Amino acid sequence: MRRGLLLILSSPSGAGKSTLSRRLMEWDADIRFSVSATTRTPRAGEVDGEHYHFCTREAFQTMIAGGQMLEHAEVFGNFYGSPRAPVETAMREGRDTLFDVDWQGGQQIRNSALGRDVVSIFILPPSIAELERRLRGRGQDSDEVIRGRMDKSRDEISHWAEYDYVLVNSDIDETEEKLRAILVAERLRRDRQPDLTDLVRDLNEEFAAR
Ligand SMILES: Nc1ncnc2c1ncn2[C@@H]1O[C@H](COP(=O)(O)OP(=O)(O)OP(=O)(O)O)[C@@H](O)[C@H]1O
Ligand SMILES: Nc1nc2c(ncn2[C@@H]2O[C@H](COP(=O)(O)O)[C@@H](O)[C@H]2O)c(=O)[nH]1
Repeated sequence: MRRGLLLILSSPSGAGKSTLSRRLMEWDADIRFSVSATTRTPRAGEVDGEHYHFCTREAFQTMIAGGQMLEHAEVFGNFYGSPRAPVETAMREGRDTLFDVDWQGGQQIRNSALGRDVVSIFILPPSIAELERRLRGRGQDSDEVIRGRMDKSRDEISHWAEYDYVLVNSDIDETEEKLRAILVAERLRRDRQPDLTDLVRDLNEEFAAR
């Protein structure tokens, strides 16, 4: 039975993870997005259950205590975590799951029992000035929040080498194309294994019968 891949996207805030996730899922509707739980307040236009499961700190702690989180971390003063159950369901169904998580989440998923199915991708901005332009251009966060996120970007970027792939998101169309290519290649690698095992067994049986 085919197992689903766990595709992890990380980057400093504003480098383009959400944009790329949306595009990748438009390209392949079979990919499941891991909807995180968060204690942050919703931005304009964000829908509960679609972009995030918005919850209180108490509800978040209860989920952690109940073992319901595959990973969790404090990011920019709020808690974020990936619910475990939908990921396990998708894997059983052979569907790939896409995570938009920070480096702490990436590390925890990689080190979990599901780690062998992880494909991790780090997105770099072409420059720090462009990163700030994107955060400001998004028009969703206050000046203070943007400054906090810019301050943290150096720390997030310092984890780039822990990832399987690193993409510089200069042109969004080109980055999306590379992301698709990674997914196509990684799916081939996953799907190849059982076929080869069967083929080699057949070859050995053929040798034995000669
Ligand atoms: N290659 C690109 N060129 C120009 N603008 C881009 C590019 N990629 C993304 N953007 C824009 O940059 C802004 C930030 O992108 P996005 O929200 O996808 O970042 P993010 O990494 O998901 O941020 P966060 O971690 O805060 O959720 C958005 O307005 C998006 O349209
Ligand atoms: N470790 C986790 N990090 C997460 C999760 N969901 C989102 N994130 C990261 O938080 C920041 C901020 O996100 P924003 O929506 O407030 O801009 C960003 O780096 C996300 O990747 C999660 O479940 N776990």
